[in-house]
Amino acid sequence: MAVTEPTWSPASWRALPAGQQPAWPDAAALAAVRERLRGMPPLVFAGEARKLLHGLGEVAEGRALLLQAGDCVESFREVSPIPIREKLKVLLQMSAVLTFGASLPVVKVGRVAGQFAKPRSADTEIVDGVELPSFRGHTVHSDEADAAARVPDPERIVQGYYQAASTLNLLRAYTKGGFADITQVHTWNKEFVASSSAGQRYEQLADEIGRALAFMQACGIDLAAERSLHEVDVWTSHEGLLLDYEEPLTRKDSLTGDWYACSAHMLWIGERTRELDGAHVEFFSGVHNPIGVKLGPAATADEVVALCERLNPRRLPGRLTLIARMGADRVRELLPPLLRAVRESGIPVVWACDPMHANVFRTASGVKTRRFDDVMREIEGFFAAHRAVGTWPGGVHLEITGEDVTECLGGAEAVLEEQLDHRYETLCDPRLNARQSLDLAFRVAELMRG
Ligand SMILES: O=C[C@H](O)[C@H](O)COP(=O)(O)O
Ligand SMILES: C=C(OP(=O)(O)O)C(=O)O
Ligand SMILES: [Mn+2]
Repeated sequence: MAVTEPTWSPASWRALPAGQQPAWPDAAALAAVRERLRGMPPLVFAGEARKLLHGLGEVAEGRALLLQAGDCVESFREVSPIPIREKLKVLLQMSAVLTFGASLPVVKVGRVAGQFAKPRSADTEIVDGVELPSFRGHTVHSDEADAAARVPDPERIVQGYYQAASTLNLLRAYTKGGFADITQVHTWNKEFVASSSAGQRYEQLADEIGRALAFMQACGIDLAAERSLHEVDVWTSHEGLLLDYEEPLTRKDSLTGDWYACSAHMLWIGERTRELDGAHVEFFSGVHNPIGVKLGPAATADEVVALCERLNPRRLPGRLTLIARMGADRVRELLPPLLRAVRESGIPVVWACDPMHANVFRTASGVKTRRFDDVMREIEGFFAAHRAVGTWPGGVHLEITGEDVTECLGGAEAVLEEQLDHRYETLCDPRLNARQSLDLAFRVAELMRG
């Protein structure tokens, strides 16, 4: 696994500059929160992280796909089971479609149970004409448009831990308790196909999935009894941004003696905090989870190879996922040199496409949005780049919700600009709604088959 420097410890990042950390007003209160978290149970276990590592290793080697998706940022207000269930439902539906389209297993990872902290482009934002500290997520402060409510409060880190624990508990119950049954998931997909003009386009593909299930049954496979058809693994992930949350939840595995970040199965380093000599790269070089790094349009081949060497020196397939977010217009030009350089380094990685973060714009009235068509165009460009270089397009990383929100424009049942304010609920970036997410999954399945 990652060669842990002799000088590495869960706290060694403290000697280095850490970008995008909140200006906590009270260092003693923050230290007390760290101390409390150190005494709390881990949210995930090392053995689970190793199982995910194995799954991602299959993706790195071209034998599986990665579907990583969820909110831009989770909300402390979302405590009811319904939005979590709906999010999981759409993830399972997308995964069924992709599994069939690619004829490959899909490794399912939610941006969930800990995706609470945000890096921001600017320290302040204008809300209703008033300049306020930018919203950085509910583990930092409230989203209320009020200067006092935006003061970082470390007590919220503890609240984030409890909410992550309760979300994870629900996910474990749903994924192991029958909700993920493939026949059920296929029924939902048929409902999507039958109930909307967006879905009708995919009738043939959905019928083929139905026939494949009927074929399996005819061959004697009892769909209801076969465990792999009604129990699934959905792993958790978030951006490992708040190192004061990650450090105390980092624990030494009793079996191997290796350190694991036990706040989630997989964590990623954001585009804004991936400096080679920065605190985040230092911290993640020493934990043994599968990790990701976002790569924006400014990433150079040398930088990317250096990140691979630093974060995956033992060259373990599945350890490192590179999440490219280049923009629909530039992905075909910017990605191939990176793909070639990483291949030449000999370091195995999963390449995933985040078609969301470089395709954001504000409408004339100032609403932050993305076009479904740009999202699809970036995914097509990502596949084309891999085809041109001969590398494996490992998967997609998306911002989605199971709710019928109106945050991204377009999709087959188009959300129009004048409809954005009908249900614009995200606390940070615009998410694909359930229909747009399924529409995307069917299109990606068509791409894979093509
Ligand atoms: O989710 C990602 C970032 O936090 C977000 O895209 C930054 O948005 P901003 O440019 O509005 O700060
Ligand atoms: C902050 C995010 O992305 P990036 O680091 O790529 O901007 C995100 O995934 O929400
Ligand atoms: Mn985002």
